[in-house]
Amino acid sequence: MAELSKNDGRQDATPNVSEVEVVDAHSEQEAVAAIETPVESGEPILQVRNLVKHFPLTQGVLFKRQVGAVKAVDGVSFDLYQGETLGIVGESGCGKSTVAKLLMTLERATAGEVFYKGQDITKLSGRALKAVRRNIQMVFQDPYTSLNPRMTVGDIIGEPFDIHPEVAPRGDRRRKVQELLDVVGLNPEYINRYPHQFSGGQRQRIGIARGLALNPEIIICDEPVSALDVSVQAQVINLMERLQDEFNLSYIFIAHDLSIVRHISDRVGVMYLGKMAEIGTDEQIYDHPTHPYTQALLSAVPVPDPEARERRERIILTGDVPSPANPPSGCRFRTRCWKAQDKCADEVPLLAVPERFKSADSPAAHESACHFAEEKDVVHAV
Ligand SMILES: Nc1ncnc2c1ncn2[C@@H]1O[C@H](COP(=O)(O)OP(=O)(O)OP(=O)(O)O)[C@@H](O)[C@H]1O
Repeated sequence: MAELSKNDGRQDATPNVSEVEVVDAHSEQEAVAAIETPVESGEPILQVRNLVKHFPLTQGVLFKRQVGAVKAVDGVSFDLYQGETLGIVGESGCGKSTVAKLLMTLERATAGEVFYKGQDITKLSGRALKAVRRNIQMVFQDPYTSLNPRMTVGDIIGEPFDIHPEVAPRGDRRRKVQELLDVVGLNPEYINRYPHQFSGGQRQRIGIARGLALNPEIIICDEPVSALDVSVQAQVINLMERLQDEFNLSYIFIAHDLSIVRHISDRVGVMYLGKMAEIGTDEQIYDHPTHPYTQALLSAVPVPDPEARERRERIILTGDVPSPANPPSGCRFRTRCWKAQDKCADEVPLLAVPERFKSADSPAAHESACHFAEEKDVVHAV
C-alpha cells in the first residue's frame, strides 16, 4: 500500500504556519504600499460605511453582566475627499467624538468599515496600522489639558518621532521641531519653554504643530477652537486653512458652533443620537436644509443683524435628547419632531437623496434621513 503523506494528503487545504506568515506578510506589504500611495485631489480618501460603536452597560461588582449598550454611534456612513474639510455638527452626546476616536483607531468599532485608500482600517494590524496612524492625526479640543505640563514644547512636538523615527532621525529632530514651530507662527526659539508660558491660542498652535509632525494626510479636529476666546478662534481657523492649502490636508472638523463650521467646511454632516441626519455642501445644509433637526439647529444660531433676526423663524424643540442606551424606534428624532407620523416610529429613514428632489436640479437634492424631508430656508444670514 502506498504510504500516506504525513497529513493524509491535506497539505494544500491547511497551509503550515510559515506559509500563513508569508501570506500575511505579503498582504501587509500590499496594505502598506496602498496606504503610502497618494490619492488624487477630489478623490475619496476615507470612506466610512455603517460604522457602529456600542459601549456595553454592565451591572454587578464581582460578576459583571451586560444589561444593555450605549449606542453612541449606530450606522454612520460618509466620505471624506482629498483636500476637503468635512464639518460634523450635533448636540453634546450625539457621538461626534466617538466617530473621531474610531477614525483614529483609538476605539475598536463594534461593526462597520472605515476604508482609508481602500484599506479597511478597522481590520488592520502591525505595520499597516502603524502607517495609517501616522497618516491620520488629531488636534484636540482643550489646549490647556491636552499638553503635558512637565514637557517642553520641543519634547511635546517631537514626541511622535519616538514612534516614527523614520520621519526625523535623532540628530535632525531639533531642527524639524523648530521648523514646525515656525510653520504654525511661533518663535522657533521657544523650543525649551513649557506649556504654561503660552496663551491658549499659542498652545493650540503647539497642538497643531504636533499634529503636523508626521506629515499626515488627514487631521481630525475635535472642537479645536471651542476653548478659545472668540478673537483668537479666527486666528487659529485662518492658520488651519493656510496649513490645509500648504500641505494638501483633508480635515474632519467636529464642532457644535454652526457658524465656525460653515466658515471652514466644504461639506457638513449633521449628527443626531448616533446617526447622520443630513449631509451636503455648506450651501445645501445652511441655506436649503431638508431635515427638521438641521432646521431646528439653524434656527437657534445667534444672528447679529436685528433685521435678519426678525425674519428668522424660531423652531423650539420640546423634550430632551433621548438616551442613546434606549433610542426611539424608527426615526430617532421623532420624539422631538413636529412632523412625526406613524411611519416615523415604524421605519428607520435611510440617509439618501429624497425621491421628490432626485430629478430636480435643486440644492435640496442632498442626502437627508427623513421620511418627510422638505426644504426650508430657516436663516437668511448666518
Ligand atoms: N467609553 C465610554 N463608555 C460608555 N459610554 C460612552 C463612552 N464614551 C462615550 N460614551 C457615550 O456615548 C455617547 C456619545 O458620546 P460622544 O462623546 O461621542 O458625544 P459627542 O457628540 O462628542 O459629545 P460632546 O460634544 O459632549 O463631546 C454619550 O452618551 C456618551 O456618554
